Amino acid sequence: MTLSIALYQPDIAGNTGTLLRLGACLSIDIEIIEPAGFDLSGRALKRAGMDYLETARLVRHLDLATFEATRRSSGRRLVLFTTKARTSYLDFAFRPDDVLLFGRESAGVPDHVHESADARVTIPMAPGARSLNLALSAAMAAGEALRQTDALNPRSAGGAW
Ligand SMILES: C[S@@+](CC[C@H](N)C(=O)[O-])C[C@H]1O[C@@H](n2cnc3c(N)ncnc32)[C@H](O)[C@@H]1O
Repeated sequence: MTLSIALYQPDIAGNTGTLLRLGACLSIDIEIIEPAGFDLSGRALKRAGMDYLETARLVRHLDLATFEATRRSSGRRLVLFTTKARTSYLDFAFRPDDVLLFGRESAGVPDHVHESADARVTIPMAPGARSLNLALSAAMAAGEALRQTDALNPRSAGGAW
């Protein structure tokens, strides 16, 4: 099983499309916890994801309960990326099958989701900065998790391709 990026009720099609392309290129599943704030078969998503959408590894979950049931049954950890955590993602030891969860662009995740995660980590920012763009934060997170688990190395045993 490989790394997953999970998006909690994403609002902006362009961000999700960008991440579907990332997932297709780096062998990462993109899990969407619905409802999304846009049409998942719409033009904006296709514009951002381009032809990569054909090979994207999209997993759709009807709601949070369905997502959580699937994740728990597979024994994978839920690692929440949030501006409200103290632990830097650089100090966290990722596993190859972790599920990295990101909040919606407008409001992050609700408190109960924050509390139910196995771990909460942050990408340190300059003082006064509010947050990074969703797709960019997920790309930074995936880069670090793949680097730590040697999954970006085509010659390694843990390599994703
Ligand atoms: C645009 S931000 C959400 C901002 C929202 N107003 C809030 O208060 O959470 C969308 C998502 O990107 C991720 N994110 C953005 N900046 C981050 C950071 N510095 N560290 C960790 N996650 C970050 C989080 O998952 C966040 O929920």
